Amino acid sequence: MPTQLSVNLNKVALIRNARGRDYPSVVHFAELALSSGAHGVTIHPRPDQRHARYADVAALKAVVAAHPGKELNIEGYPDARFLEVVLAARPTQCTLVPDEPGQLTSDHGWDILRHGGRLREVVALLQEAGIRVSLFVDPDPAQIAAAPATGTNRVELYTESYAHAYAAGDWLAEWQRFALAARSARELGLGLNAGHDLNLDNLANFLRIPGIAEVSIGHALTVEALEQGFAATIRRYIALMQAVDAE
Ligand SMILES: CC(=O)[C@@H](O)[C@H](O)COP(=O)(O)O
Ligand SMILES: NCC(=O)COP(=O)(O)O
Repeated sequence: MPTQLSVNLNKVALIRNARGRDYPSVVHFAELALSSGAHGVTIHPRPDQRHARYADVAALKAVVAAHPGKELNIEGYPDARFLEVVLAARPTQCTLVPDEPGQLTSDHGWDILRHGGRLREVVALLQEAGIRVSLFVDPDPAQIAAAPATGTNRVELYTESYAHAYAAGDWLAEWQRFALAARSARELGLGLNAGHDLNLDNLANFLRIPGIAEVSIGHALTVEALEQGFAATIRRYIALMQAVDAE
C-alpha cells in the first residue's frame, strides 16, 4: 500500500493563537489539506495548548467525517485530560508520545521496556473505543521488540536523527538504522508510521525504506508552504497598491 500523508496542523494553530481569533482557521486548513490529496490530518495538543487545543479535536473530527476514507490522528501524552478528549472524539488513530508537560517539541520515543504495563492499559482503553493506536518510538530494536506486548497496532519511528543526518549530508548510517528498525517492526506484525522533521528534501530518500504506512509532517510543511507562497503573495500586494496608485 502506498505511504499516506497526514498533515500536522500544529503550526497553523500556533499562528491562529497569536491573535486570539479563528484566523488562520485550523478547520479551513484541514479542509485544504484533505481536498489537496492528503490522506489525513494530525494535531498534537500539549497540556499548555500553545498550538493545537483540545477543542480542535472535535472540530477536526467533524471535518474528517465529511471526507469518507480520510483519517484523523491525535498525538499526545496519555494524561487524564488527553484521554478524555480522545475517547470522546474517537479519532481514527491516536499516537501516544512520551512528552513532558512543558516540552518544546517531541524529542524521544517511549521506553516501552519500562512503561509497557501502563501502555498496555491505555492501548486497550483506546482500542475498546475503536481507535487504532500507534506508539512513538526511537529506531531501537529492543524497544520495537517490546511493542507487541502492549497490543499496539503500529509504531511511529521518531525521525529527527535521520532528518538531522540528512541535512548534514551524512545520512546513510542513520538511514540504515531506520531501515533495520522498520524491518523489525514489520517482522513483528506492527504497522509502521514515521514522523518528525521530515520535509521535501529528506522524504523521498526516507521512503525507500519499505513498508511505511503513514508519514505525519507539519513543521517543515508549513515553512515550505510559506516559502513557496511568500514571494507570490508580496507580488499581489505590490500589484494591488500600484493599481490603486494608478487610479
Ligand atoms: C510526535 C511528533 O513528532 C510531532 O507531534 C511533533 O512533535 C510535532 O509537534 P510540535 O508541532 O509541537 O513540535
Ligand atoms: N508525528 C510527527 C508529526 O506529526 C509532525 O512532526 P513535524 O513535521 O512537525 O516535525
